Amino acid sequence: MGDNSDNQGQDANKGPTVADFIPFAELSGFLEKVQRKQGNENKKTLFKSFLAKWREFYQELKKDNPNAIDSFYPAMRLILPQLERERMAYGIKEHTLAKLYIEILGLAKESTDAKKLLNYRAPTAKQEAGDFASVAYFVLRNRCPEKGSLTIKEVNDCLDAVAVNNAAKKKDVVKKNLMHLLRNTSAIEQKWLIRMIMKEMKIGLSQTSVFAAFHPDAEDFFNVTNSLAKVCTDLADPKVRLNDIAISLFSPFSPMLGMRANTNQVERLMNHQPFYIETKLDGERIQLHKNGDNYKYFSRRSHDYSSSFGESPLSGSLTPFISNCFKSDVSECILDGEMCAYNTKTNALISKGENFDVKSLRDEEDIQVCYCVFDILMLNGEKFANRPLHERLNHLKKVFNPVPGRFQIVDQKQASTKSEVIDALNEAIDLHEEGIIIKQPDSTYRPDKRKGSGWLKIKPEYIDNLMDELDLLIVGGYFGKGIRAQMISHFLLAVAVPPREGQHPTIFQSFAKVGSGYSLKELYEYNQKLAPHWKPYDKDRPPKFLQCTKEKPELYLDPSKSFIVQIKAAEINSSNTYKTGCTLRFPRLEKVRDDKEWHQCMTTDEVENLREASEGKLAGRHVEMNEEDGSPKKKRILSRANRPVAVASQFRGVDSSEVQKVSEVLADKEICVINGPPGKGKPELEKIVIEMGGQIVQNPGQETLCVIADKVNLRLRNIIRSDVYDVVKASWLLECKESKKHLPWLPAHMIHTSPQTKAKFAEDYDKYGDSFTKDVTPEKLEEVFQKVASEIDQDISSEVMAEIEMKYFPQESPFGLFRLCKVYLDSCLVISDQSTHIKDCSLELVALELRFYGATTTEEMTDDVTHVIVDKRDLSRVPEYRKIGRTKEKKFHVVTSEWVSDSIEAGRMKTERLYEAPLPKP
Ligand SMILES: Nc1ncnc2c1ncn2[C@@H]1O[C@H](COP(=O)(O)OP(=O)(O)OP(=O)(O)O)[C@@H](O)[C@H]1O
Ligand SMILES: [Mg+2]
Ligand SMILES: [Mg+2]
Repeated sequence: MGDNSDNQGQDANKGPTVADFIPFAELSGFLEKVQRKQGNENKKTLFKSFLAKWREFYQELKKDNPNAIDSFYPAMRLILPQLERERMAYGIKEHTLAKLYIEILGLAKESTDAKKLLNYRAPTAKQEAGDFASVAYFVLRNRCPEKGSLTIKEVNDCLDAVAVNNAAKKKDVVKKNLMHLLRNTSAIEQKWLIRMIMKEMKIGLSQTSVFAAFHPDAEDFFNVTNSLAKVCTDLADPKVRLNDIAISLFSPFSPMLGMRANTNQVERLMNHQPFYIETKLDGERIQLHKNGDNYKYFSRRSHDYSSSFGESPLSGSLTPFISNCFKSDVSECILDGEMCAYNTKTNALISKGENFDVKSLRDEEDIQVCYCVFDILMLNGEKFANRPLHERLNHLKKVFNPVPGRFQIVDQKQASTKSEVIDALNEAIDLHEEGIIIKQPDSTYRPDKRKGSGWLKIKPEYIDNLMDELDLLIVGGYFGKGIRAQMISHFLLAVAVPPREGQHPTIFQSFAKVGSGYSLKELYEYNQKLAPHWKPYDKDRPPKFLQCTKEKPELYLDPSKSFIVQIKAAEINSSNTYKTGCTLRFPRLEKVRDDKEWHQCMTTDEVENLREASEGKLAGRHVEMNEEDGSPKKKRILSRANRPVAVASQFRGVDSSEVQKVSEVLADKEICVINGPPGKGKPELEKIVIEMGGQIVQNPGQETLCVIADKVNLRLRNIIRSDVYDVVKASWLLECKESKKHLPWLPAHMIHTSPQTKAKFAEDYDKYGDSFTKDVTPEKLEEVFQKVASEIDQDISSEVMAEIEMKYFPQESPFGLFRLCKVYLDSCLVISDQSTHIKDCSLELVALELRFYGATTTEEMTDDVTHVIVDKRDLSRVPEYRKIGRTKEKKFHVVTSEWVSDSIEAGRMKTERLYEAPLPKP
């Protein structure tokens, strides 16, 4: 391999691989065929036969070399170069290659071929414009060796060298490596090499198809590991399925999880097929591994709790009570289920509530440990992870004889419609349960998988709350003011970018800032815990692990020194202030999750899920609530925004090739035109942009300067809501054209001002658009006054109050405790009829307290009521409230007045579920 000798040869201790022998020409030929073949299936077939040959070759190789290595990886990374993670960037653009070719081939700078290479973007009759690889092919055709001499391994080694030397900034060596590649390959090979380097293959065969042909679990596994190498080695045998690999006796696996969903999504996510509904039990996820008299229990995070629950029939809080329940023919098994607490007095499972730990429960008083099993992964050596759920459940029934209160099997209800789901969810609320789990009968067991796995978790949605608690990591801090001065009073919270399988996350994205939900005493504790670890945050040299956008902390700390907090919030909203692109509205810190480790915090994927599942809330807080099927208004907004747009030609962008550029006023500025004033429609405006040297896009992106519009339509409203782009009136563009200058935006030009531009304006104008430096005209003054007037019109809502409180008085004002609650008190014999008011009702006092601590009380059961408070001595109207609640998609809480007093005492809103009013005893 000539000048590349240091990359050559096999490692002494490794055997030969197939890639050592297969010429790169072979791979190129295959790619050429795939590109030419029409139809995805045909392309796939070609790939399969290439793969089959590779595997055959390996079998042959192994005969002579028992330690030959079987991996398709060297080829896979060249077929799917866009998924390359091991090799660093090449740092090579088309232009670099063009110059290199000109040099190697000794082309005159002015020759047609040299020009072709340098101006590869210009369209010609023969080939696709802008495709450097095919331009290069035509130039090289008659100038290269007929046949290349490199193997796949040699090409990979050489590319490695390019990447390494590029990173080391050794330009000369990079050039030498490239020369070596170019001199020893044919024109066709170079075409493919270029595409590999540019990481764009253009063969019309998707990664999904390649993965599917390679191994049924390849794509999933890649999504978990992000490693083509691992996919190729671990899944080398297409017959060995991933799920079974992960599960074996006495070694814990990450259990399968449910994806968050709402009732509207169920039918679609279950492919309109029947499904099972199970109760979401409120205990702790535990897997049991049994071999004869040896028992092991592992938590969701693979911690070993065998010593608590019992390693043998003679020890622990559970094993002694269940070991004799197994059927006689069962020697080995792995079960999956929820470890719960059971009250022997009431004969019911109890909710783990706020602070409860089954793991340390000893058989005492009326409470005992009860294992509720809902899955089986192995029985007497036979693994079931790849069997459908209904089959697993059949096996489960043959494993043990259930004992109520100790060792139970979770029941399934069969269902197929949304309304059955709603009924089940309402029932769960009545029983004070956390929610329900929906399972697809055909689903296989996917360890550690949430999305698209076939299990859904649905929790009731309450008007004032997001449907779930979020476990977020504290990554930054802010100094306090007032009585919280000297302390870190606010925290920056982050989520993890999902790490490779088996590894801890290393990158975190900022997601929200929290400043309330804790008492001064608790804050003091957090401060003590974190004090030794804070480091000042330097904006110019931010820590690598933490990705921020606008919001930056004053202090930060290493994730491993931090802890997870459980956050409850009202909404999740789009926002470019945080790296996740969204953030929480009204976040409250509920508790520190001592039971979770720093690396077990929520991930960006889960944020995405949550966003999807709670989409409805983005359309506005007080949406109509009729809702068997979601209000029609809301639906339309959402579906339009999400629909891939297939638009009539007049709405598409103008064809830029037909417009002559006349100036450079908007040189290289990217602009998105939505609509224009009458007489100057979208095409005309787009033409103007191009004439002035700008570029048009149909959807605003990162590089977009601004969005131009005249009328606010649905689409524009969505853009405005994202609060990322400046939306500028078309008049600005016309003024620019007129004056032949790139004019600055004035407040009067703006339909919507991005936070960035707002900040800029703030330096020059007051918030009504009056300039600090320029003289005002009569028209301008009128405009300014109109803005002032429209602001005064508005009442301050409790929501705005809450926002102000959260921002400025997070702790100093406990009087905002119930600020977002709209409360109806059960003080009338007939609901909402004040003429039937109960005299001297005990709830009068409660109402005063509620208002004192910020709540709004109402005399009528309106749709926006968040809480109904009842006296536990009079539960007679509870069934009626429940009935009202059942019809609503977003629920209200029906709680006893203890919720109010306990919350005030704790200085935070307590979890309502534990105070939910029971139905009256018949
Ligand atoms: N019938 C059931 N089938 C599957 N999982 C269930 C079932 N009932 C309860 N679960 C529990 O639900 C969990 C998944 O829900 P989720 O991701 O919301 O976790 P969680 O219970 O809120 O966890 P944590 O208590 O740690 O916050 C599972 O890990 C399991 O413990
Ligand atoms: Mg739980
Ligand atoms: Mg949880």
